[in-house]
Amino acid sequence: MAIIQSSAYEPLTEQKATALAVRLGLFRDGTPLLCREIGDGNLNLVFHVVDQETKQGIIIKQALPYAKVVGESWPLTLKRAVIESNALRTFASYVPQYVPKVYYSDESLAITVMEDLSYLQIARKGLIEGKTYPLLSRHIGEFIAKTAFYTSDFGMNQQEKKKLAQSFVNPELCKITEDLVFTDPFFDHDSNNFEDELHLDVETLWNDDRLHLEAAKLKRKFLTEADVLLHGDLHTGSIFASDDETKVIDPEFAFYGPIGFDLGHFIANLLLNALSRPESERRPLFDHIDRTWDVFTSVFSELWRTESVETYAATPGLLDDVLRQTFIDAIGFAGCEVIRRTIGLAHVADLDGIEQKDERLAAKRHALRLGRRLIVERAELDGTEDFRRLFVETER
Ligand SMILES: Nc1ncnc2c1ncn2[C@@H]1O[C@H](COP(=O)(O)OP(=O)(O)O)[C@@H](O)[C@H]1O
Ligand SMILES: CSC[C@H]1O[C@H](OP(=O)(O)O)[C@H](O)[C@@H]1O
Repeated sequence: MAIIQSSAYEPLTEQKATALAVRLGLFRDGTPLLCREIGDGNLNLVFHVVDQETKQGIIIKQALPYAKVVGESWPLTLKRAVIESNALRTFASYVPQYVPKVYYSDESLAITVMEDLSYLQIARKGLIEGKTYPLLSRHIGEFIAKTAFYTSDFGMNQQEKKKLAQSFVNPELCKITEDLVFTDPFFDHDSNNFEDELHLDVETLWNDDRLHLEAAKLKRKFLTEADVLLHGDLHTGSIFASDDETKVIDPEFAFYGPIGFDLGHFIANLLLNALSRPESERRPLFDHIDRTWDVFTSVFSELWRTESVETYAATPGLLDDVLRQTFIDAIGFAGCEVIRRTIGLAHVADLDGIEQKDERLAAKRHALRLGRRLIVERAELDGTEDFRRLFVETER
């Protein structure tokens, strides 16, 4: 690959992204290239550059110095691009099959050049279309188990872990989650966004002291527990999938946090999809929740038993305690994600895309009841079958 001088930051255009791809030597000389900006996320630019003859492509993702969804009034660190490329590389060292290859990154331009995954589909889109992705939960359960174990004090040298954690200190992106997931939706805050018809339901949440206490405990965990390297925003819009393959993208929120967080986020987004479906079509989502947890626990337990670097790993009862606490936390984090995707700043197409207003409002009220119970009753759930029970009990 060609070595290029790193340049001062400027937002790329389609033309400049093409020129960069050529300078990087990622395409044959003189080949006709087509570039389109395809970013549909909340934060960044994403350029798809394709060789018109071979149809081979690459992706150039660039951070903007602000949050795209809001505009320049919300400045945001460009460092998130470095976090993202480093997280993809770190994950690739444990689970290369589940992340795009990173070809190049440049801190000053805030870019990550990576494998083009457009032969797959964003899982959220596919799930909304009714696809089931039979291997999705097996793959994500393994992705979370391996990345969590190998970046923890049980899976790597404990001094190296502290250095790795330092390199993933990500205060600005964590603050977004602290505000948008754990705080604003539970108070009357300007960033919230919901239909007028939901006002009474939302006010009930804002006045719920028990819910506030439990959400506060979960936020405290997120703020204080530097347990494992997390993706930090593992929703179904950050996953490309097909029937055989799964790839996780967009880890710009990566940081060292509580082990149950990615699990909770993923489970929440399966629940959000289930909330948008008629009863007869929900089963694949609950099966995915069961399998995510089963695969996570079996892979994580096997690694703990066979590869742990910590003397206490063999202490009877410790692994069970870690798994139980992880389960409880994941349920609580899932509840926060379900609530914030319903009434907070950043919504999901699963719920917002329900065309009939009455059905959409009913699904959102259901989401609020379900999210609340996941948070306040999380320690009482015995296993993943309880997700089904709570889902049914909160339907009306
Ligand atoms: N490696 C990739 N291959 C193909 N398309 C991609 C790739 N990465 C991102 N995209 C496209 O760009 C969109 C936004 O990417 P994402 O990383 O989620 O951005 P943001 O950080 O702004 O949320 C994705 O939904 C997908 O359509
Ligand atoms: C202003 S950021 C809102 C929201 O967007 C992020 O998601 P994504 O980058 O996948 O679009 C993240 O979930 C933030 O909470």
